[in-house]
Amino acid sequence: MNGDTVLSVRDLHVTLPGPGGGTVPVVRGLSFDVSPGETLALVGESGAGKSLTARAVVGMTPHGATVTGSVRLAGTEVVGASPSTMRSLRGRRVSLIPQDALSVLSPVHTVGGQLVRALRSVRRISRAQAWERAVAALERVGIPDAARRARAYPHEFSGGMRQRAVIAMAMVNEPDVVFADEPTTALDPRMQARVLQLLAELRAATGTALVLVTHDLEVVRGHADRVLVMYAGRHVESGGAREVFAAPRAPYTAGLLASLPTQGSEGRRLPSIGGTPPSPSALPSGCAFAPRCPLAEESCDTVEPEPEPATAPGHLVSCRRWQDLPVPARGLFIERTP
Ligand SMILES: Nc1ncnc2c1ncn2[C@@H]1O[C@H](COP(=O)(O)OP(=O)(O)OP(=O)(O)O)[C@@H](O)[C@H]1O
Repeated sequence: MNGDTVLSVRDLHVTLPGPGGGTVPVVRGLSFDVSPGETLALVGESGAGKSLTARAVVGMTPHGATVTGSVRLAGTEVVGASPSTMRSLRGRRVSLIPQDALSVLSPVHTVGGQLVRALRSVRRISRAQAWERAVAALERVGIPDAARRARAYPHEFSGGMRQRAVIAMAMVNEPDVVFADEPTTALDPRMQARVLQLLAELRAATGTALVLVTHDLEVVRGHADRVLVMYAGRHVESGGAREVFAAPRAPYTAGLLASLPTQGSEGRRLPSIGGTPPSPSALPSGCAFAPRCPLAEESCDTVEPEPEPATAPGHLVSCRRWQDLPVPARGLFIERTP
């Protein structure tokens, strides 16, 4: 790790076993860095490989998955690390709030007891000290009457409180980086806003970096410092959230943004990207987005683009035609809406 990076991912590939003994590439040569205390949003449609990227970083890929490339977490290489190395990194250096967040909580132990166990798995502290910290962690996520509630079982919590308890579990050891995989999908809009606000507050209080994994660009608007857009397991575009939102350079990002509601769009049909992402087992040759891309030219069908610097510092785009993308690009997608 160098001073301004807590996580460094280079040329990450994840493949899963496919039918008939073959393999299916689901993450394909992804590279990115996470700086201390920043919020990075990992964005893309369902199946883009976002969750498997998060799982590769925490060493929790599904059985049979192959991970290659490099994932350096606080100076330690994760790819190929032993289970004991991964146990020592999880919780202390990195943690994951998974998509099925509530499965994190065991139904047979009290919430406080589970936090105590998480705390004592990474540091030598007495049970009493750990209990104190567990109660403080519940207070920090806004659980009222935390000292009493710590003695309750998850089923005695409301849905919203369980969600908060899961966040407390992920944050209790103040890891360098927390991956929150679709932390708001199952929540109503009011709750979504509260959870994002809570994650932002905890990040500010602890200095933990946050990677928000989401298919919903609306969720990241106003919550992310940087954005990394993925498509079919690959990098599409990354950079400062403000720059990417204001002037996306990849047609795919522009299409995602065009489909977001804006002021004055009420009651009007929003543009959308036609078609659906390819299955990882049947990827087209060349750029995987080309079959849906209004700007694609012949060479896009044969050459897979690599990230290259775009206009703003730190802004990378993987598209051979990024310089030809009109500004604004909404019109490209309105025309294609059937
Ligand atoms: N355990 C698994 N077994 C087989 N295939 C899987 C498994 N997990 C993910 N996949 C496949 O890998 C690809 C990438 O999945 P991943 O969950 O990383 O996508 P995602 O971008 O997070 O989308 P979503 O938001 O739908 O989870 C998808 O095609 C998915 O079907």
